[in-house]
Amino acid sequence: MTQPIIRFEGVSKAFGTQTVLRDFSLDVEPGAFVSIIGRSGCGKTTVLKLVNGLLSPDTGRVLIQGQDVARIDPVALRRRIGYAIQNVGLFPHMTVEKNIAYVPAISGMEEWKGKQCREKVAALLKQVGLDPALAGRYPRALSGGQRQRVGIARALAAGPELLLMDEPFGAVDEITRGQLQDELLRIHRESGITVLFVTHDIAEALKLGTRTLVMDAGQIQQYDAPSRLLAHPATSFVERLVRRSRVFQTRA
Ligand SMILES: Nc1ncnc2c1ncn2[C@@H]1O[C@H](COP(=O)(O)OP(=O)(O)OP(=O)(O)O)[C@@H](O)[C@H]1O
Repeated sequence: MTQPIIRFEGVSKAFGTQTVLRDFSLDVEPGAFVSIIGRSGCGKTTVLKLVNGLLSPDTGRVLIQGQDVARIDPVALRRRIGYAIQNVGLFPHMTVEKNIAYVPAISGMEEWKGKQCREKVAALLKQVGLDPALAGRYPRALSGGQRQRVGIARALAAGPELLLMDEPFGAVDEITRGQLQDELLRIHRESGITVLFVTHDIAEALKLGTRTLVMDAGQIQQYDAPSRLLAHPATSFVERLVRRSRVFQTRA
């Protein structure tokens, strides 16, 4: 494999007396779409937060393109990594435009000033399937699905290499969820960005991932193409998980 874009090297992480990750190692190849699934509390969000530096490992290292996350300047890290979470976390007192332009603005990106900023926001809104006319609205005047799309646009704004998504579609109805999934697949195909996507939904994990990471109790049960998960579950845990899925269409 070419140099992994993300590498976990023997990472352990505990909160107090609770060990969440134990000697966790993982390589993610550039351009992969990794769907991460496992029981509540198994450490999925912890994995994402170790990548974007919101948490630090107790032992081991997390590398992005060979660089230790602990040594990357936090502002640069924020530019390189988009983060989208359930319920979005948009700033309520800022318009859609200001929300989307937030990371580029705090990073002082020159091309995000004045008219150019408006053009960039309009292009991003179109990319996530929204009407650019929404740029002047406040989050409270958007539907849940629209807010979710704005959250994705914001995560993509600074042109990151990596997109971390933590159950981003958990709070929307089935139809909107299907549309958001399809748009995300298109964005992934067109941009070649690497995505780590946490979900509780095995059908979603199999539909979206080029690779699926199944975790249990802070350890990797299987890290494989979805079709291999279905055909060759590595553990009884994975077998039970995929047996529950009635969807047999996978991406890879
Ligand atoms: N800051 C923290 N302080 C103490 N415990 C924490 C902290 N963050 C996470 N934990 C604990 O670590 C464990 C793993 O949390 P994490 O959020 O990674 O799980 P998860 O797999 O994403 O769960 P869910 O699917 O419910 O979102 C949980 O038991 C959680 O309570």
